[in-house]
Amino acid sequence: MGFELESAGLTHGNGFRALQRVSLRVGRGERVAVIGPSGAGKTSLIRLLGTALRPTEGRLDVLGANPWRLSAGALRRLRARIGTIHQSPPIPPRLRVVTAIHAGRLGRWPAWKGLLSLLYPVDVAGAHAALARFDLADRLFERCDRLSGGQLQRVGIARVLYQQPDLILADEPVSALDPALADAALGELVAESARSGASLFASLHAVDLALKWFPRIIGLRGGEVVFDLPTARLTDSMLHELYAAEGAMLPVQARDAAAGATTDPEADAKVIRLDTSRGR
Ligand SMILES: Nc1ncnc2c1ncn2[C@@H]1O[C@H](COP(=O)(O)OP(=O)(O)OP(=O)(O)O)[C@@H](O)[C@H]1O
Repeated sequence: MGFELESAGLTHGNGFRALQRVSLRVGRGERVAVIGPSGAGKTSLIRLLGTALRPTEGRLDVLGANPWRLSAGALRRLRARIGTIHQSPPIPPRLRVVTAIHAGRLGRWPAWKGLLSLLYPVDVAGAHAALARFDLADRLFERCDRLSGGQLQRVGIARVLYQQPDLILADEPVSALDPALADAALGELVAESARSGASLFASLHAVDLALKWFPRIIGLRGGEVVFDLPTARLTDSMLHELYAAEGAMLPVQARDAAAGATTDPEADAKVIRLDTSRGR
């Protein structure tokens, strides 16, 4: 099992109810995208699944365990099996890329190896291979603060793939990438999930990327699940309804790439249906 939520809710410290009555089950190796307008609760949901936040209502199981009933040591071991890709990777700026990649395995390595990796690159070949998947192998010994936002985001993805987690959580993982790189990076994430059997749960701003790469899509709005469907059963009107508060246009990556963007929702619907079958 990847994770299971039963009637889960999350109320933030200021009393704001970011998630309510969320029931979801994602199996081992399953690939699911969550989409929804700004403020829908996508990041809150991913933080809940990553055990950064604790549900204030309902039940959460991650990789077969209720994280909040585990001992401190067991919770640490569970977290080492979850790889979270953040929209802005929390990487100290002066760190070298190779060390940032190695940090992905800190939770799995014995303490001595983790400490050694901070002083001396212990697995250059492994870090090189992870970066090569994102065309960044030549940046291995670069300092992270010398990378562009898009390069840093790809380092964040490479770090999680290097970690080899059982559950990959990705919060807007390609938001800083241009359309071609975003597509390639999602392809790598999907390929890794297929290769390793890790479950992949990603929030995506671009609806067309979600449709292209994921066989199951969850629509979230106002902290509630509006739909949870196989991609093939999603209709354009469901998508437009989900984003109704943001206007007639669906957020799509393809629009940026397509010459002559359109303001016609029907034409946009055609754009997002383009080439959505690969990778699923
Ligand atoms: N720490 C917090 N304290 C209080 N409210 C919060 C906190 N974090 C998020 N929220 C609120 O919870 C709601 C959901 O936020 P969240 O970041 O989960 O949405 P999102 O769907 O990821 O949005 P976006 O697509 O804009 O990133 C928002 O209204 C937000 O203001």
